[in-house]
Amino acid sequence: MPTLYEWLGGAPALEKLFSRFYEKVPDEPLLAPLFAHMDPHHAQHVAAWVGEVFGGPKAYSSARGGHAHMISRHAGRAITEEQRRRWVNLLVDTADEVGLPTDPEFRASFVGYLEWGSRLAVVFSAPGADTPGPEEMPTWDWAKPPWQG
Ligand code: HEM
Repeated sequence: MPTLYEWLGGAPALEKLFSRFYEKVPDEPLLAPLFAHMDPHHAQHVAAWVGEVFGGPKAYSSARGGHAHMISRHAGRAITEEQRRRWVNLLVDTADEVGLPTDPEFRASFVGYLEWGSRLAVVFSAPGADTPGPEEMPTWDWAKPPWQG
């Protein structure tokens, strides 16, 4: 069974997805203020995170410090539901634009992860929220196995 990482095209496909996504963010009034000072390599960092979660190489935990670091980058940002929804919608639009696989099984798993992760980002970014201590990197797998004729 291929991993989600392999199925979507590996690191090049994820880097293309997130580079394009963060190119568009400054034009989104709801999102632009949150990302006004983002690290110039932010797109690559998020691509490495998602790749590792989807079964790819441990690129995020070896280079960026893993789960605790990712949580700390959201802490205190008070992400609203409207911002979360815009982030997810824009990323799904960008997935179509850059040609990520459109098969039902892949998209169900992909969007399931975006919903889960983005809702956690809202929880952990709330003012005064308790942030968890160091934890294993999460992993994400097929909601339904890919159909292969
Ligand atoms: C599945 C959902 C999400 C994933 C996988 C994700 C992933 C990440 C990662 C890995 C980082 C840290 C990058 C680094 O190592 O420096 C990060 C930072 C950040 N994320 Fe998220 N994120 C998600 C949802 C969201 C949402 C919904 C928002 C807001 C609408 C958001 C806003 C931010 C911001 C503002 C930063 C800091 C950017 C900077 O200034 O460098 N994230 N995210």
